[in-house]
Amino acid sequence: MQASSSLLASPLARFLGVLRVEGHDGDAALQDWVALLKPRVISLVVFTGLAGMAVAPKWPSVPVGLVIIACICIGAGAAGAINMWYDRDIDAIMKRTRVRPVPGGRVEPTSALVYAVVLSVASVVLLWLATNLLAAGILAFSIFFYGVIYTMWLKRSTPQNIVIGGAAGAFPPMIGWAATMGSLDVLPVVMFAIVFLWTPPHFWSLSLYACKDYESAGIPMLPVVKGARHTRWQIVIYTFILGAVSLVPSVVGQCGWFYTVCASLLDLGFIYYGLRVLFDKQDDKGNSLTKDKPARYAFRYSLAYLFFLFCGLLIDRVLLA
Ligand code: HEM
Ligand SMILES: CC(C)=CCC/C(C)=C/CC/C(C)=C/COP(=O)(O)OP(=O)(O)O
Repeated sequence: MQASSSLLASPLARFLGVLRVEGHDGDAALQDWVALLKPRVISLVVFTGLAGMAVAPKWPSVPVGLVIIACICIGAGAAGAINMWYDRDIDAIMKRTRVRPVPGGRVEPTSALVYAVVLSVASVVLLWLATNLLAAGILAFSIFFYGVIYTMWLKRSTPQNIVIGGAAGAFPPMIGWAATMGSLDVLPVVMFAIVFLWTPPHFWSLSLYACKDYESAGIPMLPVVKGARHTRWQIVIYTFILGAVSLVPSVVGQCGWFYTVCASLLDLGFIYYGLRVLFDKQDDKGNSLTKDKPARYAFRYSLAYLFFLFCGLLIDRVLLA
């Protein structure tokens, strides 16, 4: 088993080695340029954009649909690259992020910035040419919101950083819908609200066990400023609010029984994982005595929650309509 995986790994490693870019970014390989786009995070961002596009009453042609998805992917990735360029000082301090291409010294900061700006502009212009100004405008605003408002301002100045900044990651369903329809409606706005309210329990679960990193980098994340106990309560409160808002599509007649069942089950799951975080074994300051096991489960569950919730919506509106 080990032998066969190393057989597979070595051609791949050689292929990536061939693609090394020489010059100032002498040590940068293709994987570093890809890593600047935060590919794992944006995979789910792009999926929410795809969901926004697919649940709209009208579908684009296949080539236009592919361009829409590519533009959301490139735009979201470019925003991630702006974040990695600007945050290179704090990323160099945090264990989780110090190996990233810029603090790792494999990509020059200026190259990362040029790359991010070129991709941002290209994604917005291409989306405008392929679809309409509304979709391109929302994409441009989300890139600005994540790259500038969240990264350069909110992240370093308030523990509510990710609540407000979370709006950036919530726009893709609206972009997908607007690109197809040329306008907005109740459903894409509710999808925005779902991702917006999902972001705090998603991130605060992670921040409970990454708190030391953020503290050492001087970032005022909620557990750093208000402590673990306060953060645990906030996670539970947001899972309840999210649960209520996730059922709005059913209440306003935008979907049927299938979504309602999926959402209800997923909500119960999120509340369960949130309560496990709340009742984790703690010291008198609310710090975990279990290496934050429940918070790690809640973070992982948050990813599954959003993916399956939007799968439920897609199945309900596309296959069962
Ligand atoms: C302000 C809003 C958000 C913050 C602060 C945040 C923060 C984070 C952080 C710090 C990680 C760990 C990633 C890493 O180690 O590089 C993460 C992982 C992740 N986030 Fe978020 N997130 C936010 C919004 C979103 C949104 C809107 C989505 C998708 C819709 C998303 C999807 C993901 C995914 C899929 C992962 C797992 C990546 C992996 O497997 O490595 N996040 N998030
Ligand atoms: C369409 C569009 C522009 C969408 C933007 C999507 C997007 C990338 C949302 C933010 C998700 C994210 C990785 C936040 C990380 O926060 P952080 O930067 O504080 O985390 P870090 O500590 O890992 O750098």
